Amino acid sequence: MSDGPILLGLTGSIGMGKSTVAQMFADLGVPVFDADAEVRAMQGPGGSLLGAIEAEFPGSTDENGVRRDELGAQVFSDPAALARLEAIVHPAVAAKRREFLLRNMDAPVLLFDIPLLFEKGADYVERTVVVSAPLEVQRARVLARPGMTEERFAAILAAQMPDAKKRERADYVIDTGLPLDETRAQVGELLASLIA
Ligand SMILES: CC(C)(COP(=O)(O)OP(=O)(O)OC[C@H]1O[C@@H](n2cnc3c(N)ncnc32)[C@H](O)[C@@H]1O)[C@@H](O)C(=O)NCCC(=O)NCCS
Ligand SMILES: Nc1ncnc2c1ncn2[C@@H]1O[C@H](COP(=O)(O)OP(=O)(O)OP(=O)(O)O)[C@@H](O)[C@H]1O
Repeated sequence: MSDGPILLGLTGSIGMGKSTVAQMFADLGVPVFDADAEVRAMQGPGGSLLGAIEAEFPGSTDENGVRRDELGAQVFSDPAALARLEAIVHPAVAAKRREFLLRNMDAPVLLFDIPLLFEKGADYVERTVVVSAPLEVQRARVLARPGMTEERFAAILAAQMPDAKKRERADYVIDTGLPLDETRAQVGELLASLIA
């Protein structure tokens, strides 16, 4: 009997290239579970969580789904409110994750793209991958995004676990400060070593 897939968690600080590297795994045939995308779908127009969120946070949804700025303003300044939101969202994400796992039991490796992997704990992953680039590369990428300012970047960095600590905790580090094809080669090597 097979032992089932290796469950790999992918994380990294803002702008380090997590989505890009997740896509590289997907290009190599690895099924990817995108926790953020699942949450956004369930919070979007017609999403399954809108009723529960509206009941707990009146006025936080409309015909387009969750009003993200409005709800964010309510929960990010109030830990108890954030905990009430998480109590609605996290069990629903966990259910989606179980469906994903059952659908993909035949794959050798599954990748879970989890922005707050270390901050929130994700005991279902067996090994962790952190994407990391030098601070100056990260800064340049993030500040190139529309609407981003030095102040917002600093605030987001301060709220996340530092990159150095993530690297220390990781089982594997993928260097995203390199040309894309070199990073892609690292992803290929990691995958080959896992499957071997
Ligand atoms: C409150 C919401 C609607 C705000 O959405 P918005 O698009 O404005 O912000 P976004 O999701 O991009 O998050 C903004 C920043 O806050 C951080 N953040 C998001 N959720 C959390 C959380 N539960 N705890 C701590 N930080 C969080 C993100 O890492 C990011 O740095 C949304 O963040 C949400 O529903 N969060 C609770 C659900 C959750 O835990 N999601 C994480 C993936 S499972
Ligand atoms: N070697 C590399 N690896 C990854 N991304 C790279 C690399 N070189 C350049 N980039 C670029 O850096 C950007 C990284 O953005 P991406 O959305 O992948 O980051 P992210 O970590 O998922 O972001 P966030 O956590 O803020 O959502 C992309 O525009 C990507 O093309």
